[in-house]
Amino acid sequence: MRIAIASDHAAIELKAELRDWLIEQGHEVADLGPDTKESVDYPDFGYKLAGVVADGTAERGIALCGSGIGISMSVNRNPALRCALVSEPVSAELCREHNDANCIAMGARLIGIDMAKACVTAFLETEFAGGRHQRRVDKLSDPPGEGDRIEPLQ
Ligand SMILES: O=C(CO)[C@H](O)[C@H](O)[C@H](O)COP(=O)(O)O
Repeated sequence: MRIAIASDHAAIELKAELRDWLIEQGHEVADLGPDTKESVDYPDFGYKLAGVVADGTAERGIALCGSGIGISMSVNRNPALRCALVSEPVSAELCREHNDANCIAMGARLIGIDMAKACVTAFLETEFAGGRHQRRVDKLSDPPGEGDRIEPLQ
């Protein structure tokens, strides 16, 4: 699979380990940086990652920062991206099965390498279930416009 991976300075070691492990498994991996521990801003790398998934250069994205929070927020600013912040493999499986996630985010300061690998495996190997979930995913691509009135749920 063509996979793009990006991080901020807080996650370059986890990024390198996951990148090398994915390449060993035969995946085509684009490492979008950064390459050093010099402090950087996660939105710059989140937007870059989202761009290559949105344009089809990569089929899936892996986004990493200290907590996974900031970079997942950045990735999800791109309307083509459905990025799930995960810390265990059940969520990584569900984000594919129910949400057709095309990106996962993880926090390098919160997750160990074995758990991160288990999350990536679940993310890459689980198919989207479709059916009722397709309707909901379609709604994510068609949010209410400015000025649209949202009726409160009863
Ligand atoms: O976005 C985050 C927190 O929500 C990430 O954990 C960042 O990696 C973190 O904010 C970076 O913090 P630092 O003190 O500049 O290393």
